[in-house]
Amino acid sequence: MPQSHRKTPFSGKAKKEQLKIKKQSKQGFHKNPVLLKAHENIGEGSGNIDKINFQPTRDGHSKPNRYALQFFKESQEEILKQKELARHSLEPKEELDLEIEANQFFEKDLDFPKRPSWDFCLSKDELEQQENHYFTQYVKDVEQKFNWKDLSLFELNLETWRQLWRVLEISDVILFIVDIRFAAVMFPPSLYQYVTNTLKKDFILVINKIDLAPASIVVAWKHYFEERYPNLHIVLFTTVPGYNLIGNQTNASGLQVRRRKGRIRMAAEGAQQILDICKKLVGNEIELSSWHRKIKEECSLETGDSDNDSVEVGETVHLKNVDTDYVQYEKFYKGTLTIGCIGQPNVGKSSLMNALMGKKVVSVSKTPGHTKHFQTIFLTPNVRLCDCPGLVFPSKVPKPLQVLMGSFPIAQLRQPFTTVKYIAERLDLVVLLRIDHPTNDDTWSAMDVCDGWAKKRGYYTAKAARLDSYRAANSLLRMALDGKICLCLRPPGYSEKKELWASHPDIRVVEGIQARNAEAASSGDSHLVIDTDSDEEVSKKNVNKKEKSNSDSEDDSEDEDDFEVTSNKFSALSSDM
Ligand SMILES: Nc1nc2c(ncn2[C@@H]2O[C@H](COP(=O)(O)OP(=O)(O)OP(=O)(O)O)[C@@H](O)[C@H]2O)c(=O)[nH]1
Repeated sequence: MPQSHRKTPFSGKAKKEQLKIKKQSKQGFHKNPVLLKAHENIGEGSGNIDKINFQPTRDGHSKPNRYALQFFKESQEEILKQKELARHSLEPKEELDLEIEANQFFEKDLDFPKRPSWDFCLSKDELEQQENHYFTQYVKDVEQKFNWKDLSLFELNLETWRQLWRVLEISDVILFIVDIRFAAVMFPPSLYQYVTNTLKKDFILVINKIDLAPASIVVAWKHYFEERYPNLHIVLFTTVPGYNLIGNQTNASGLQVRRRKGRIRMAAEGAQQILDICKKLVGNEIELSSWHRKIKEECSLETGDSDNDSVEVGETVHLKNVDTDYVQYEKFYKGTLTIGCIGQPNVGKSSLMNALMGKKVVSVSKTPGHTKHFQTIFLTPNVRLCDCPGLVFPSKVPKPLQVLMGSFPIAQLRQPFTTVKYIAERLDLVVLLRIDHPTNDDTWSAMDVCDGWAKKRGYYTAKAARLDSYRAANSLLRMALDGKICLCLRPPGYSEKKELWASHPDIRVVEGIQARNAEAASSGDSHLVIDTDSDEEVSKKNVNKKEKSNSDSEDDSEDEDDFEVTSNKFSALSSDM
């Protein structure tokens, strides 16, 4: 045996140390000095910190967890209490309960961390120290002003905030992206104030995923933002417009399923809206004709009218990670327009960048928090996009809603049942999923819904062959995240003005982008799109897979770039609740 393969004897102390490291890496636990420093100063009531997506560290040099998400976590006692509540009968809510006013979640005193002032006289270490100190103080202040239990889970990793600071600093225009289903809940007014008043930069709000909402709700949200935030430029967007889909297909259960066809195409209408706004903002200072030609070319490809005047700008893709060093902001640096894409996790920032490019340039995932480090891409030689990691801003958004928004990864939830309860009290899951009561009772609890779904899908635990409620709950939550089960919040007063929004002139614009007609949007075919397979086929498949399943595990295979979308998922909402 070669010398290098021979085992060297271990001292008891070294062995102990090795076991400790092994245990930590198994638990996915690694201490972040910045956060722990802040956390040491936080009182007892704040509980521990959940470190999300942590990777084991193998050597002392690399820092795989530098940008890992961190949140405060609930105690074991709280988890047990929540599980117990999920066994109580559901208390269905009114349609009015889906109407929300953002002020209830974003209190004036609840600001987000901002980079403390700095100058070039400070060394890099001094700057870092200053920021560590600032962030520690920030967390302490939040704790003093608010009860942690009233607060949502929010980003506690200073490194992630540094990414935001850097993107805000280098960008000329800020593109803030929200998911239409939770539009106002994802939009922190403090960021709007900071960008427009303090930084004095232009702010574009992209209301994304409008394919997931009825056109009337999209129009209502657009007007909500216009009224409250006069300096916003609003764009209605979907990265999966109708022409990117294969038309309606009906599966064996009569459910409708549509899939994205072929390669990623540019979302031309949305791209054109953003270009039009940027043109107004930059005036004569930047020449944006190459961007215009790029969109025109894509449109002519769509209509089959392509001429030989092809534009090569799409080939100038330049993707690079940028560090968070300090650079003095210079407007239109080297004649380039820099657009910073910011938003909460999972709102579709990376998809939007791909849709603007007309091809895949950044990876997209169903797992929130996928983008860890911001990247820049040249859309054209003089238009640069910056993709910032998803950021969870401090707010009072309830945790179940945060899970549905994608602010917290489902796979890392300590118990998924509270969120299922939240959905089941707002959408009739029993009807939508077409499930039977697991014990043939009349009243339903969230746990019954999960068990009903487990039975239907053939989810059983490996050891005892019991219904795997945990796996069923996770499956339901992933369907909600993807929009297959579509819970869509509405602006205040929506129900009262529903007719007005439905006949508003903007409806045509929205439907144009959605590329679907009013009939489809308002028809009563409130099927829930479950899968391309029939329920029986799925059930059979899962029974075959039974051996692999166990009660604590979940099928967490979250396929990247799975573009399955549905044609009518929101119609469940249009029925009166
Ligand atoms: N229905 C629908 N789904 C979308 C749209 N845009 C993005 N998605 C889906 O939303 C999920 C998240 O998309 P990403 O582009 O990775 O989102 P992100 O904001 O970059 O996410 P982070 O990496 O967490 O910051 C993916 O499953 C996308 O396919 C859209 O317009 N409509």
